[in-house]
Amino acid sequence: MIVEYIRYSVDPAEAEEFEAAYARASASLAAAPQCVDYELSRCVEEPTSYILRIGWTSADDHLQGFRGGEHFPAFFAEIKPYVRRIEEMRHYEQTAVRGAGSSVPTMYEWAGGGEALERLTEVFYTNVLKDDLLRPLFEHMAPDHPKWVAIWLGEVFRGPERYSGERGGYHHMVRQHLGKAIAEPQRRRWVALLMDAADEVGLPDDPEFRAAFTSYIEWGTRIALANSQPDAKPPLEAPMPHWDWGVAPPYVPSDS
Ligand code: HEM
Repeated sequence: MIVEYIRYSVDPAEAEEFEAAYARASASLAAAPQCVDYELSRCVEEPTSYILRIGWTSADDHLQGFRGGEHFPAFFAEIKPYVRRIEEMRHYEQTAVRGAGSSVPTMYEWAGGGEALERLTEVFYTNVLKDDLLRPLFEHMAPDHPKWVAIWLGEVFRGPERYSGERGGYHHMVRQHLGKAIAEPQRRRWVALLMDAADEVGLPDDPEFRAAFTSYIEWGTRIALANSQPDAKPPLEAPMPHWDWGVAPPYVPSDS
């Protein structure tokens, strides 16, 4: 992705109409397949200064694709009166320095940290061994298997990177599933028993947490099943997956 920054200095009398024009023009950005995202910000200290940030799939996609494409005429018709107000219009490459702050708790923190995940897997694997469908797969598992799965989950949910640091990361985990020939009814039962265990140990049951948690479990179990088939040849090296809240971050009411 390439980021285009356009800095405007608009006349105070024009500011309201400038924002309204961009609100209309944004429909063309939203419809453009070359546009990743966009955002218009107004300067607090100097409210007539604006910065428009547009993420493009590439500079060529912007300059040739968008400007030569079907959405540009409607876009340009809206913003044309403000072209003379542009002070900077350039493309920027993203560097490796980027990330998110801690304004939203990680799923690891929200779950209750490593202790909560260890309680979860202890109860879960106790029940797995009582289950006729799953017992054959797990009856020879090592005693510390529940602990390592808890540590894996912790790292996935943005907790400490312990599975990578102490156990061998993705490479070690993926090899545990090879050749196990997990069947779909076993995958389903695994998911169902994990959700029961989540209730039993009192993992947070707010809709946002459970939706994000279940989404990872659904994804992960489908991958485990696929990788476990006799003819599967999954990559043996890959980055650790990480899971965040997705479209519904936790609901934290404001104090007001
Ligand atoms: C989100 C889904 C899953 C995750 C995160 C996961 C995670 C793991 C991890 C981290 C290990 C290695 C633990 C260690 O380092 O000792 C492992 C092993 C294993 N997993 Fe999974 N797994 C998932 C789904 C499944 C499913 C659906 C099944 C079968 C129904 C399954 C069966 C096994 C078995 C049989 C082992 C080896 C156990 C042993 O003998 O020690 N896994 N899994």
